[in-house]
Amino acid sequence: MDLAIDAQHLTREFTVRRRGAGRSVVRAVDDLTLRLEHGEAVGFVGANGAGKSTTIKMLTGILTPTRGEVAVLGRRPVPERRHLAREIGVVFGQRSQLWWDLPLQDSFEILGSMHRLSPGAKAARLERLVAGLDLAPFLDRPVRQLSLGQRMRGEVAAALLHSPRLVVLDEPTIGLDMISKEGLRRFLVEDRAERGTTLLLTTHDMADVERLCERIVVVSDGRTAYDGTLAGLRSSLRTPRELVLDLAEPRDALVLPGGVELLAVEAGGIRHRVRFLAEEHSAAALIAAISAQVDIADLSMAEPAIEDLVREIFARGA
Ligand SMILES: Nc1ncnc2c1ncn2[C@@H]1O[C@H](COP(=O)(O)OP(=O)(O)OP(=O)(O)O)[C@@H](O)[C@H]1O
Repeated sequence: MDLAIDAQHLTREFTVRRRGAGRSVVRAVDDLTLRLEHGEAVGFVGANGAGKSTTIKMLTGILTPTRGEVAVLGRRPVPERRHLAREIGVVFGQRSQLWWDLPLQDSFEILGSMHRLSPGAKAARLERLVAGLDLAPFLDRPVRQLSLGQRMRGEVAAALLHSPRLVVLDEPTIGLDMISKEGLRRFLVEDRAERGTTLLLTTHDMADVERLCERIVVVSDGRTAYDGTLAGLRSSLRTPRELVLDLAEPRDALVLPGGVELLAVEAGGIRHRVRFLAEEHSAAALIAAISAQVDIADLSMAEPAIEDLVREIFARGA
């Protein structure tokens, strides 16, 4: 079958020298199989050190696998890296492909020439990217003067300038405020809908996965721990949500619906922390039940972090 990404039994080991302890081998990716059809959008998530970046480096031809087979858009990433670069767009959140001392616009000109885009094609694509990512206010500014959110939008534009068929984004929203995140997500959804690109995205933010991806692959210790829909992951895990309530007046105890667990009463009865399962209670009904008893001054809710979901997968031995 013709796949956008076809990685089978990928393994990558690093030899590390430990002072006084000789050499040891770290297996960053361990027999990982990852297959994406053309046009699919997949969130590739996992805890720190799970092996996501190493996998992406193997897919994009930066690292050679120790073992396993990999084809990306039908090409072998390392020997055919130059060819592949014309068809894929990559953003590594921590690294830049822009020229720091030049105005943002100049980076696009250089990249356009590197990709041998015709002046007409470059102008049309840039117009779309500038409008979609709202780049106009800072196109003339040197990249080093841009805020993180502005730079990241510039990075995404740089990666998408040559209209790649496959887009690989490593932590594209890290450190961005909510408005920048939403703007970036909206554009990525639109661009994908227009061009039918394949998307592989690593992130620590579940909202990125929810907005951008139909499928989620969870990696843990270099191996696939889950591969399916995000809804399927959440419902199969029954992860608890935590609600923190600050009351207008102190109370020793609240009457909680069955199955809702009291975690703590703090600040002399003002702050109450409770835990519940999303499958058993809706947050709205729970808040309504509590506000029928007391005045709530403030509240916040914590969703399970990706790290918690990953831990849960292993706790149940999946
Ligand atoms: N060049 C290297 N030399 C030695 N060990 C490495 C090297 N690169 C990665 N590792 C190790 O491989 C493991 C996987 O790292 P990787 O960067 O792929 O994880 P990650 O899932 O991308 O993590 P993060 O979310 O923190 O970016 C880690 O234990 C890391 O320390």
